[in-house]
Amino acid sequence: MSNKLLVKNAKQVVLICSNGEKFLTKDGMQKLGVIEDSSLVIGSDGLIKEIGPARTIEVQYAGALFDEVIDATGMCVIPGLVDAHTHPVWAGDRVHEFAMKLAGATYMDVHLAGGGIHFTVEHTRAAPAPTLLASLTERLGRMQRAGTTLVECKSGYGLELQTELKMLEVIEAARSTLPINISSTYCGAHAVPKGKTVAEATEDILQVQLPRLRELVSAGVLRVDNIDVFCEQGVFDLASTCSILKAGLDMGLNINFHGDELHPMNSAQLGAELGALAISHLEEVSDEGIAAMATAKTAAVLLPTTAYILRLPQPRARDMLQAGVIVALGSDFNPNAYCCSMPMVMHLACVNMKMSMPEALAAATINAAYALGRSHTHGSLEVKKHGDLLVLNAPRWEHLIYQFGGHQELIRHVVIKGNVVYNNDRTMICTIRLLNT
Ligand SMILES: N=CN[C@@H](CCC(=O)O)C(=O)O
Ligand SMILES: [Zn+2]
Repeated sequence: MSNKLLVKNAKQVVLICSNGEKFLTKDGMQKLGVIEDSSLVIGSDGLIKEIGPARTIEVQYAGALFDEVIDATGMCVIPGLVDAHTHPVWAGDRVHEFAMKLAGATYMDVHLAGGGIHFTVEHTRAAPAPTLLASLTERLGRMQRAGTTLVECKSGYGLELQTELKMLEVIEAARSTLPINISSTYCGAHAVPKGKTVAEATEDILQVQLPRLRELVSAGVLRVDNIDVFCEQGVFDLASTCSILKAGLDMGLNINFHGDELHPMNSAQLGAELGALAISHLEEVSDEGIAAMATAKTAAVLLPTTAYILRLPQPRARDMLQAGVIVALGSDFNPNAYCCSMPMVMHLACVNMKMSMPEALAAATINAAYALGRSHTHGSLEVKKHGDLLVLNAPRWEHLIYQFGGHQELIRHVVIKGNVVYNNDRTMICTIRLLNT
């Protein structure tokens, strides 16, 4: 039987790890597995079949059939990037609020004045599902061209049953039709809807939204992987966050929520206690929170675009890394932080959060996959894992982080389960142009 893909003669293949590690911490993030002058085979099932020295694979697979062959001479191969936190389903941009924030308004000034999430909720409630799917498709395409092959997608701009379900259905439609891996998150507790108290909003989630979600998931109509709450002063307090997360856990969802972003809330301690898989943001996390997350193996999904755009204190990445927390990265794509590029996120993590380039890549691959409960299948290049990878037109993989905003030129191919889903072969484009002139 024919194999799907041979990527041959790569200058570097970045494995990330090679012993089935589910995450990396501390020194493990500094020294990534990299092999030189190597090739990689993806079998007909879309899984990695072989990785090794180019010459050995050439001999071993002499005469074998491949649907496609990529000559990666002089180039690098890395795992597909994993974006562990996005809000990609919405209508109505907020470019006007960007101007307000540049003029000095804070995130909460805008939110409490009825803008921010509330503005997006109004537009998303009014938008038909096909319109939302069309914009989601365009956004996921952008992410994929920037190297993302697995992405977490949240609901959370409905804040009532009907629109939350509409968003989750749109995510489900994308998941079953588009060539990108999706982890789906119910985030009905993203804000307290206008006209409701926190207690009323919590009651609606517990008594109306989650029971219906449970029915649809049990009937196999919807797939939902994670439950999220925005645990913040003026949004959901610790007690309501706790009850919503527990209800989600009871339904079999992974806990993965927004915590300690603008104020210290003890979200990290709560997440650790509940066995959360991940907590995002953590700009205001305490020392105790960091220690609790390290012990509980709760991943910290750090979002460098948020602190950058809102001019917040940076998350304490170095303290978390030193304490042995599983640090992951996400783009936080949303109408407040319009960034689809994990290479730019890694660059910001290095410059602003003082992470090293190997730490940033581990955080955007194996550790981000761990935060989504997918690190047994994604996040590293190892035999039997999914054949999701990027071919970079650069002699060393670090160029993807170093060349800020240069990913459009550097990413030559994006491969998902052995299928080339994006091909940016400029030599080919030039040849075609020449032929047409
Ligand atoms: N902080 C809460 N949620 C988003 C922002 C969503 C929005 O402003 O629309 C975040 O992760 O940054
Ligand atoms: Zn978010």
